[in-house]
Amino acid sequence: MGIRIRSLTKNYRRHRALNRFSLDVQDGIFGLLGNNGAGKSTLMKILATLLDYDEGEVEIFGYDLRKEPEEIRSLLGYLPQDFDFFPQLTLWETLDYFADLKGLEKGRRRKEEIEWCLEQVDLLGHARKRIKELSGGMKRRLGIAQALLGDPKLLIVDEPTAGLDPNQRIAFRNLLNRISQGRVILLSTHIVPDISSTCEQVAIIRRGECLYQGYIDTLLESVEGKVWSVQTGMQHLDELSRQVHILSIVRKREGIQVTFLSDDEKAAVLQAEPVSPSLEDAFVYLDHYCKGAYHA
Ligand SMILES: Nc1ncnc2c1ncn2[C@@H]1O[C@H](COP(=O)(O)OP(=O)(O)OP(=O)(O)O)[C@@H](O)[C@H]1O
Repeated sequence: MGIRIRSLTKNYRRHRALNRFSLDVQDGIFGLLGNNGAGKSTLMKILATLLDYDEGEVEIFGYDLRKEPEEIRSLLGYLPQDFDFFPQLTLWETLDYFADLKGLEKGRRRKEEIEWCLEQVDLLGHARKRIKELSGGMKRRLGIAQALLGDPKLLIVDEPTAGLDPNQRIAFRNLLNRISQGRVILLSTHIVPDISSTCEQVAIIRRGECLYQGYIDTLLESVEGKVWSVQTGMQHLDELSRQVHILSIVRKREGIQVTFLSDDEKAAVLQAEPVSPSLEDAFVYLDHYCKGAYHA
């Protein structure tokens, strides 16, 4: 088992950020999806051994997070949400500095390892560039390179694509897929396509609780029949939005195409057609209609 979490609770003074949160992560890229403030970063910081918690049990590769944090640290790489570097340093100097922090011994092997990390993220050719000359996407890639130092078995990546343009985002997802071989990657985000294009399994978190964990396909199958689409006129939109939960509105030459969540009866009255749900639809469905944990 990669990560085993049971009944994890974390309070910030009176605010409960994680509430009896349980999760099992085995291998490959696992997505953690939740709205802003759901508790993703709190969970990531706890798993990265940077933040203590109030109650619960956490094991990473069989090591107890409270009792054996050193063992866990030696197996993990972490890319925090707000990550920056010293602007005057070159990429090489930056990784050399992180290698010091990780306790990697100076010498030929360390040099080779820095090269390997830069190569993994396609930055070896830029090793002598200064940080201040990098684009946002290159900085994120360098963030992954520092997390890869020491060849960790577990990589924790918190909101890695926020602020990237669509091309950089696609390149970043491909990078994650490339480096996922032989390690567990826990990817946290509120950007649904990041998860649907990289992960087989997902956990959906809302207000510190785990709503769903499991295969994305199973979740989508369970939401089948709840997403509908109808073509209508703009003048009917207000009335429609009072009856159903609208997911999207696309303007067409003949009017508007509205996709919404509904039960069969209402959809039949509206003469709507069923639509195959996307992960985004399933996420909205769970967020709106589920009181407790959802079993697909
Ligand atoms: N240091 C702190 N002190 C008090 N409250 C905090 C602290 N850090 C986070 N919180 C609160 O805990 C909740 C969970 O925050 P967290 O950053 O874990 O969420 P998140 O899912 O990562 O959100 P985002 O996507 O916006 O980063 C939020 O309500 C947040 O305001």
